[in-house]
Amino acid sequence: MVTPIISPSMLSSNFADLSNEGQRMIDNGADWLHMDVMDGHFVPNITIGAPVIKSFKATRPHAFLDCHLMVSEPEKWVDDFADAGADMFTFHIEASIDNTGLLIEKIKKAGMKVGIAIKPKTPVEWVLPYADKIDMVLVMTVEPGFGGQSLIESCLLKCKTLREKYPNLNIEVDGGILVSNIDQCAEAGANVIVSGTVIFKSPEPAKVISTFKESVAKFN
Ligand SMILES: O=C(CO)[C@H](O)[C@H](O)COP(=O)(O)O
Repeated sequence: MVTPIISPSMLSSNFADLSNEGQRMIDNGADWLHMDVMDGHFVPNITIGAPVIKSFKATRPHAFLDCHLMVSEPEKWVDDFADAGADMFTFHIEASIDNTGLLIEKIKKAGMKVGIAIKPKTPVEWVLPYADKIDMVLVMTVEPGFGGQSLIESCLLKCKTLREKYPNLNIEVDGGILVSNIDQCAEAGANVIVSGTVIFKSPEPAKVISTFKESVAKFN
C-alpha cells in the first residue's frame, strides 16, 4: 500500500519567483516540490544548487523538498544539501556505481531521505540490490536534462518490476507525464508523480494535481 504523492517540477516555474511559485503549487494540492539540480556535466544543462535550496527553505520551511541531483560525484553535495534543508536527496546510480552503498549511508546519516534515480537506458536490475535500503526509486521516463519531452513508454516496465517486488516502495516517475498517460504510469506502479510543463502551464493546476492523485489511488 503506497500513498499518492504529487511533486511538481520547479524546473517549469519562473525561477525569479521560485518561493511564491512553490507556495502556489502547495496551495493547489502539491505534496512535495521537485527541485531539479543539474550541473552541466552529468546532464547538458545547469539549474540550481544548495544555496538556492537554502534560500527557498528559509522562506517555506514546511515545504518537502524532493531534490533530484543530476550531477556527477553526488557524494560531494550531501552535507551542503542537508545543511540547506533538503528533505529527499535523490542521486543517479550511473554517477555513483562504485560507492552506492556508502552514499546511501552518508545521506541517511545527514538526516535526509534517500532516493536512487535511473536513466531510461539503465536496467532496473542496477537498483534492485539497494531498493529495500532506500525511501524511493526515481524511474526517469525521459533523458534527464530538459522539461517538455515525451514520455518513453518502455521505462514503465521498470516500475512494474519494482512494484511487483516492493509493494511499499515509493516509485517516482519523472518526464513527459500528462493527463492522457497518467493511468499508464499509475497502473505500472508509480505513486510519486513529477510533472512540470503540464502543471505549470495549466490554468487550473489544482485540477491536474487532483486528476494525477485520483489515478494513483485507483491503481495502487
Ligand atoms: O527532471 C526533469 C528533466 O530532467 C524534469 O523534472 C522533467 O522533465 C519534468 O518536466 P516535464 O513534466 O515538463 O517533462
